[in-house]
Amino acid sequence: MENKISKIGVFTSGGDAPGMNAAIRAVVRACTYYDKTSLGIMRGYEGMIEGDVIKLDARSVGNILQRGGTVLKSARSKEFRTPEGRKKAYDNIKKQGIDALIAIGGDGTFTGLHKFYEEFGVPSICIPGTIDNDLAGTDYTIGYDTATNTAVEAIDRIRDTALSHNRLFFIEVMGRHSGYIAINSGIAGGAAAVIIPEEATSFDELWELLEEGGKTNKKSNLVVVAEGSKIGDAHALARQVKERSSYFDIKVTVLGHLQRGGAPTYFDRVLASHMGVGAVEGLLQGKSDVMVGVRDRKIVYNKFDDIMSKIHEIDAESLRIAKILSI
Ligand SMILES: Nc1ncnc2c1ncn2[C@@H]1O[C@H](COP(=O)(O)OP(=O)(O)O)[C@@H](O)[C@H]1O
Ligand SMILES: O=P(O)(O)OC[C@H]1O[C@](O)(COP(=O)(O)O)[C@@H](O)[C@@H]1O
Ligand SMILES: [Mg+2]
Repeated sequence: MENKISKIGVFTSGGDAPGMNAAIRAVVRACTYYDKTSLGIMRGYEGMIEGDVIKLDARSVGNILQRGGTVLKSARSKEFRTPEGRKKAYDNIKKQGIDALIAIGGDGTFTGLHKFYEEFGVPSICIPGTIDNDLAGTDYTIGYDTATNTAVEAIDRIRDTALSHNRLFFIEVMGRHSGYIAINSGIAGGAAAVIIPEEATSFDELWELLEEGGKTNKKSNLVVVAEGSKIGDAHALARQVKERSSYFDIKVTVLGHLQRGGAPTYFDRVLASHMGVGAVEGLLQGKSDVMVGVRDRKIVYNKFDDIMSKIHEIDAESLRIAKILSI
């Protein structure tokens, strides 16, 4: 693979996700394999603006494959949203001799990378790393599998106590605009109902489901609510149910950031490994302004506009299965 690129800068940005370290390792080792230099940019776009860059090589990414978080750290950078901030970042990239970028992050990170590419033409590829699984162009994003497994483990534990006290629990899982974690942890955790932003379940429908459960002698109920719910968060829904009837003994658990931490599952490690190598090979083949993805077990590259014009939809079959099994 011959190409003008010789120094690749890699960074992690936005919400950290388990498996980001495995992706960093894969990028760096693929660079070594193809005889390219790799540099790590610390704290995402913040480090790019401040010139916070470290040397990486095959050995320096040893023993990180199995660790949660990101050794390059992450940030949500306000300054990068401004043209002045991006110009500072470009000047630092030039100073470091970086001639291509690999960003590991979510939709926001890819949007920033696209702007940067349009303004300065630096060849760049995004690796989807976010627990939300909210990017089209890949079946799964890095971190989603681990986060969902963590949510399922938490739901199982809540089920034990819910059943012991005949209680109704509202369990809030992460997903800013996405119901992926909610729908699949709901199916795997046996939820009585799942509330996601993509589907217009009304409060009355939820109420009916809970009442039906009561009539058929359901002793406890678990309702999984995605953070981005359009009919209120877990606390608001619990309040509404309390206002309508004192029949239910209600508790609320917000799982929050514990879903972001922990060792990545085998699935996320393998996905990250494929995508990391795929990103380097994509750059060396001359691809740019694309996101690397894995669809039907094959590496694919999709342009920014193709990805961002689509929503990563939850398949109708998952919604149907969740409903049938919640009887
Ligand atoms: N429209 C934008 N223009 C420039 N930079 C952006 C834009 N949107 C996001 N970014 C940059 O990408 C970073 C990460 O995006 P964010 O939405 O926080 O997380 P994620 O990448 O996980 O979705 C932001 O903090 C910001 O620096
Ligand atoms: O950690 P923060 O900054 O509070 O952000 C929380 C958000 O980050 C996420 O965990 C991941 O979202 P991103 O991938 O867009 O960063 C969301 O599910 C959640 O809404
Ligand atoms: Mg995002």
